[in-house]
Amino acid sequence: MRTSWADSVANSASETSVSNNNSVPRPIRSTYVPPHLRSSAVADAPTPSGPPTERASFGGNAGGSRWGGGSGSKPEYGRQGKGNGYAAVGRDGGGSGSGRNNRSAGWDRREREVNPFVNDDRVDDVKQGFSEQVNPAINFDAYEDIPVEISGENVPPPVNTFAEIDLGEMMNQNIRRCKYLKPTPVQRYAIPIALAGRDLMACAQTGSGKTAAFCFPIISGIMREQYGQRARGGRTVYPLGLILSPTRELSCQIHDEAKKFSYQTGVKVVVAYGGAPINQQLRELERGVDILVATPGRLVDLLERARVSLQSIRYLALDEADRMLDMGFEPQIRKIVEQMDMPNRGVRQTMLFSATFPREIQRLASDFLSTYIFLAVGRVGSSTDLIVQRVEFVPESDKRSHLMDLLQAQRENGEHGKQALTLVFVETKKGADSLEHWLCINGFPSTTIHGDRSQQERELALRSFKSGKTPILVATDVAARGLDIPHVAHVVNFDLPNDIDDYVHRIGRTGRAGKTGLATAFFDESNLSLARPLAELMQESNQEVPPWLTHYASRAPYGGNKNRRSGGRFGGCDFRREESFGKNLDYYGGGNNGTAFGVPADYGGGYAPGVTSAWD
Ligand SMILES: Nc1ncnc2c1ncn2[C@@H]1O[C@H](COP(=O)(O)OP(=O)(O)OP(=O)(O)O)[C@@H](O)[C@H]1O
Repeated sequence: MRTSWADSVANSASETSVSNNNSVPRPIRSTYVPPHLRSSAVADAPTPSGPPTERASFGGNAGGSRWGGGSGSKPEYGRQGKGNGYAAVGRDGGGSGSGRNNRSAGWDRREREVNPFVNDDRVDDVKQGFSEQVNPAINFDAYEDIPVEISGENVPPPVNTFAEIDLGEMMNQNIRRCKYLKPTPVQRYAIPIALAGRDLMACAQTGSGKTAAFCFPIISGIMREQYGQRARGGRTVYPLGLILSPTRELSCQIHDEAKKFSYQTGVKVVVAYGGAPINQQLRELERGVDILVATPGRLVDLLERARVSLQSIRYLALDEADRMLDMGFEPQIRKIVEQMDMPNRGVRQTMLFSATFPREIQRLASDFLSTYIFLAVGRVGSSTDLIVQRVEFVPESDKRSHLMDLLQAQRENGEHGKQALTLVFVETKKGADSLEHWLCINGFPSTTIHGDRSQQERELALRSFKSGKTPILVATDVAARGLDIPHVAHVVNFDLPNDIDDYVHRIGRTGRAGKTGLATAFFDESNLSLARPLAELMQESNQEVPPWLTHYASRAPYGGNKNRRSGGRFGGCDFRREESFGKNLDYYGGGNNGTAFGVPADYGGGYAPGVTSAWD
């Protein structure tokens, strides 16, 4: 049985002191408490107890060495340097401790580290009078029956609790601070896979906790592994982990989350994104970086200025990976991953995450992966059942008055006549400004976010929306992916997107972390090509499909990205399986080659190859 890291430390501490009796005297690491941890952090820690653990079953390097300094030692995160007597976990190989990228800075950093939980948006939410408690526990019942499909070789088994995952006491404390009681289904499967050092392509529904699923293993890996000499030179920095995301706001959000998960671990997370002053970001990078969260454009800029080198990268994660490999971003991603100094696939560990993963994109993505595991929690490209979806036929000329009716009704039904947070998606930046203006003059406080606004304006708009000051946010697709805004009750697709996957991401801004949400779409003649995929998606998510939509769907040519969904059914989804069968499925086709299997999310037992897919 696996137990937590805290347990193993307690036991290994006594083992260490015993073994030291017979050997060259060494400092008893487990008794050392760094000065800044002598008060609260350590005092808060639960008393370690229980038997020593064997963590090697899915942990990359076996045994305690990953924690820096041999089996049974207390993790010496980020410590190194001359004369301190501790094993060097730092990547600078025992240098003086003053340089950048220097894990010794980790200890100092922790003294200065701002507590990310103090400025948590969710605390502000409570101040703003939103009724729910801080980060309410996820509704796990909503995920109990979710189908899970995994393909690949030697898949590590899933876990049921965070304690089984053994992320280290510091991270465990942070998980508790986040109020995560147990892992979500994607976390249960993905974290053990990633901790085993495996490459991963993971698909799980919007709002199901993918961020933690890739952040935890990266942070934990950096804490555990003994990276040798990390390159250094001039003003260039050499991060160990790189997380790429398609938008500035999403990068900031991932950065905020990662800072919480890595709080007091000595692992330093820095964000770099366009539209913000680069000098400030350079200064932050110079203070040291272990994990860099970035948008591709700004990262290319930093690489070209030789201010960042990727040659030490051990972990690469692409969030919204299908978007990142779509036409818009693919050249930049290829440049970053293939044409700069990043270690090759197989040398680095690569993880790709999204809620949608079209087959064509999977094929492209496989260029970046080495003998990877494919994981699908829920059906690939499907929306969560937690979102009630409504489609209404609204001609262009009636859209504004129809929206106003909806908002008015919502306000009347809201608590104390309060407007629930509503995200309205439109097609164009101009359209966004014009609708926002119209809403404001009609008594609906609104703001807008789109690519023509300055970064400062975008950030202000988001804050104003989150706080409820302007409870309506009119947005283009820039807000469609990844943004985790608590309390968004309603998503309105004022203009529907052309691609059904974009629709899935847009409506996924509500109904997150087990909570329910509402999504309304205005459909008109110009959306005919979306009729079929939309009707299928709704049906598949147990939504009521209006007869007129079924009618349009039966007449319409297949659209909404025909490369993705023309096969006409949801099903198994690893493109390798389809190809090994020689099937020409343009959709998320089924198939089972004996290495893939599907299981319900609460499945906790052993794995057997050849178990039939949950979809077949
Ligand atoms: N184990 C957990 N317990 C409780 N809440 C969790 C847990 N894991 C994540 N969450 C919360 O769930 C919410 C959604 O998580 P996250 O933003 O990572 O979703 P996602 O799957 O990346 O969504 P998207 O596909 O839209 O990017 C966040 O508020 C996060 O804090």
